[in-house]
Amino acid sequence: MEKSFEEILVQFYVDQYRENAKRSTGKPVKLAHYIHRLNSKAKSIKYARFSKNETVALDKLHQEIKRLALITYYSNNKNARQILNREILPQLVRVDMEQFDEKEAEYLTEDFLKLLRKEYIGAICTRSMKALYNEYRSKELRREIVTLVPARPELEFPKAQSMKRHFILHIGPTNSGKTYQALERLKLAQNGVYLGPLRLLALEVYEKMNDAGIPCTMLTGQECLEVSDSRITASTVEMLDCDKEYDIAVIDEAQMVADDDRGHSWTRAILGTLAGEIHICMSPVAKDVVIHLINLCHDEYEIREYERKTALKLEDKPFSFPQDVREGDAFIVFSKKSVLNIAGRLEENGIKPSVIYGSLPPEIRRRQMTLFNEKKTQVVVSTDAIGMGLNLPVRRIVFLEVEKFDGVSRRPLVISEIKQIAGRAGRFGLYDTGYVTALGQKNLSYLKNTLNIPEQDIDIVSLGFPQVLLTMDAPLDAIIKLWHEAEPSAPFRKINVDEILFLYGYAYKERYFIADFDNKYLLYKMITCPIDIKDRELVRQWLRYCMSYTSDISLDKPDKHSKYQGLMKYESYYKKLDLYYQFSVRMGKIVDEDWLENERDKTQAKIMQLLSKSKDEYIIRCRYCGRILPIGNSRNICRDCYSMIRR
Ligand SMILES: Nc1ncnc2c1ncn2[C@@H]1O[C@H](COP(=O)(O)OP(=O)(O)OP(=O)(O)O)[C@@H](O)[C@H]1O
Repeated sequence: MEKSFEEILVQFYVDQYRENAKRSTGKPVKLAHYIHRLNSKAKSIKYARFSKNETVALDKLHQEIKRLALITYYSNNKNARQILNREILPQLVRVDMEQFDEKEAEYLTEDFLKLLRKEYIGAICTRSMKALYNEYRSKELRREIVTLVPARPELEFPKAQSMKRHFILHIGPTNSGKTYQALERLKLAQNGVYLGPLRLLALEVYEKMNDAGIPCTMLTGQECLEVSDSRITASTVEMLDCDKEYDIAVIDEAQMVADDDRGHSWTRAILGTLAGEIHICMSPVAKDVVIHLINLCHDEYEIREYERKTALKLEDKPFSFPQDVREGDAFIVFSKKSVLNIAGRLEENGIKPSVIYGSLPPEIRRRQMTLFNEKKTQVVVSTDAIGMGLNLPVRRIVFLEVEKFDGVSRRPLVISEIKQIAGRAGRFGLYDTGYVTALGQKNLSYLKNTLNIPEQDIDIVSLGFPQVLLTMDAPLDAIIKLWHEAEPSAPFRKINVDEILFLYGYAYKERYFIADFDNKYLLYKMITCPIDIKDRELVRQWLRYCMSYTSDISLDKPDKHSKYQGLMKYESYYKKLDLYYQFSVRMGKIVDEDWLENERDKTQAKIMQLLSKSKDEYIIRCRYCGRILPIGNSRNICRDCYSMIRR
């Protein structure tokens, strides 16, 4: 009679444990009390249950049995052999098999056992079958990744490789007019594209072009403003269509190529844009790596170097708040809480501020900028969101803080960050000189010292996940992790995959309710939907969409109800509206455009209204006596109350 696979497995275990014992050297032992141990092991293993994550405990069990097997074979006692071969090892097979789900179990074949006999001799005596299977599968998948992903990233874009592209590199510091020159050229395009880092910059290009009588469409992750007979598309860099041909393309702020989270989109744009003429605007630190990428593609390039158009001067005297505040100042802090705190203090002193921070909807950032541009507000308070290419009439940049929390720890600003932000001072055409200062002597000295250090060139190019790997037969998280583990050659570095794995983890828990969880293409689209994962309400809405998007032609409208209060409530709702749009577009759902526009308008109006109200409630005060705390105080308690408590 033919043996069942389980019986074949038991035989495999018996053989492996015996062979292992034969290979070991040992002395014959007296068996009497070992029989007792064998019996009790047989009994305990019969009732043993291991959960899926108890691999260490299971490995330990294999090792214990290895010791018992050794003694058994040395004793050459029939009774002991029977307990081992007929009771203990079959039960070990059972607990091992319980670790496999249906799909994984398909890999357990005689061929797999053959491979274990050859390449993993005796390994089953120290590790569970699941551990061996995992190791084998990882090796296989790594091998498959190597065959699927071209060794050189540029080969992922065969169409661009087959073209002769001419690059014009506009290299210079902030405010030197590089984007201006590239856009002047783009105006002549019949079919051009602008690729920038922010929706606001895409909007600026869209407006500039249409104002100049050049029909231009705006396309970002959040919306599409279609203009008929468009000659130009103004986009965020992530939206680039690598299958579409253009005559002229502009890639802005290309020093972002090194960014951990978004840099791969610049890499993709440089390697994959299908255009005969490509303008790249960037800071001098990115020159070498960008030229390296162009050389990999065997394309030609020319360099145009720019100087700042206005002088930039570091003030000698540190800034004192609020007596030194002047019209045209931009105050830099690094959290929304600090922005509103400073704005509140300015208002208390009769000064009207505009505010800019990352979680404000782009339209509100724009309106806040317009208020400042039109001198309806005298100063602006911003996070480093101000740093990227936004043109504001700033006379002086005042760093109220010189440290920021970067998601992991609080650290001093690095030179490129200081330069990028400081460079905003002294807008061309309005001021001859821009000024920079900092609150307090210590911060000013830090600025002075750091600005004297030469800025390091970028030596990193960020690489994104190659979607060709979605064809592989393995769980998506395993593929992403294995791809991420393999170190690429310099200067490439793989993007951070923590956020998409975080979303995968969320989706995995609800996999039985997600219709297409096994379809890696769709799942990948879902987990790469850009959302703020710190906002748990947003993550919950995302998960609801993952579970329900197949049930109708449109997604459910986002839930207005929120546990957040005030500004945060409306900012979060705005993000939910963005998610409704982005998820719909990704998964081919119909968007209720009129409703969405109306909701966005209402939410923006509400945020504007809240921002125009007194910001007194945001001022950070001592939690005991209510006194306003000095700027930058890290505890929410004043010095007097602190010393009183300590007494
Ligand atoms: N030749 C010019 N004529 C008129 N305006 C100009 C000219 N060059 C630059 N500008 C204006 O100067 C400002 C800064 O220029 P631009 O945005 O091109 O600088 P940039 O070097 O790209 O800086 P960033 O890297 O910060 O974006 C813009 O408002 C732009 O319109």
